[in-house]
Amino acid sequence: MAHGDTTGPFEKTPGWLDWYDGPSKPQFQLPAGAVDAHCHVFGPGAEFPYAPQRKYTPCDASAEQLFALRDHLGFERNVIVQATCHGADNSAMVDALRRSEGRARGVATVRADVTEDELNELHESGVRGVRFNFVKRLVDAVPTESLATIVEKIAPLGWHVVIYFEADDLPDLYEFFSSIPTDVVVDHMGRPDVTKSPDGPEFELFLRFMRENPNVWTKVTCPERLSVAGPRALDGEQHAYQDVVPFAKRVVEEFPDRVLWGTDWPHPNLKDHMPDDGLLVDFIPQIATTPELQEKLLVTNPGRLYWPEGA
Ligand SMILES: O=C(O)c1cc(C(=O)O)oc(=O)c1
Repeated sequence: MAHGDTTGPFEKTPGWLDWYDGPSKPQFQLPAGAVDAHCHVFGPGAEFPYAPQRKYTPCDASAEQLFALRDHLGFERNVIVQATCHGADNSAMVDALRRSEGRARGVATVRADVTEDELNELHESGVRGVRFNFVKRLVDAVPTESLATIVEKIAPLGWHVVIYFEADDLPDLYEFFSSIPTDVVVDHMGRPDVTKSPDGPEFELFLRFMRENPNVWTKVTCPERLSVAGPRALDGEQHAYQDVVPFAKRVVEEFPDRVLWGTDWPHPNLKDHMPDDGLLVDFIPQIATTPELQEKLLVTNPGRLYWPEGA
């Protein structure tokens, strides 16, 4: 499973867990047209160098490897989200979009001084959103004035804003997030602490945020990241990550038209284990328990956001 200590000319962060080679075939049959709406490419570093300001150096994870996983799991399309190890240099992600033959859309990271021409070029390659990251271990903070400038620039293109933050930070960010006029997509359910109750004040604030802002969507992703009690999606486990289920299931059932699902391959910065992506797909029917909910989560909703013109 280890892919070596180096990644092109770069040395991986000590303790880095590589993505899982040889994932199983999911038992859960994905509906036709299913979209993996949250995944990344890393490098390869020799071709697309990692950013000087990065907080981690991953193993390589190329577009070809991502598309092989897509086909193996039974997805038809991907949404490739710019990974923080590439900073605001979107070239690896854009290269992957161009190779996908229309089967991938992208979410970019841009700076406030991005030009209209640069945005148009990103749009033409398949980018449909920008990502704002508030997770301190991943990025240095960007002032909200700069983020507001970016929103003004991307709104005319019909793009949305993806936000990644920790549950603890939602109270401070609530007002800014609620002021964003475009669609907003929350990464990984706002990272709830699943040792707390899904009925408690922390998760209730997140649910309130979604209720009060009908333009806010969320990815019900990353049980492998959020789980504390497991069991892990390894060795054929069909009931993995039980502690995450009540959180994700509640969101899917209350907001069936505003949820997305993705693998998060190649799973940056996991510390405990690397999941078998086939078993991760088998997690889906635990949180979207009917064919109708599964169709919305995997096909209709990502289609509306990323392929509104039709597949
Ligand atoms: O929790 C993380 O470490 C993480 C990192 C990144 C990234 O570096 O872009 O993206 C994610 O979706 C999750």
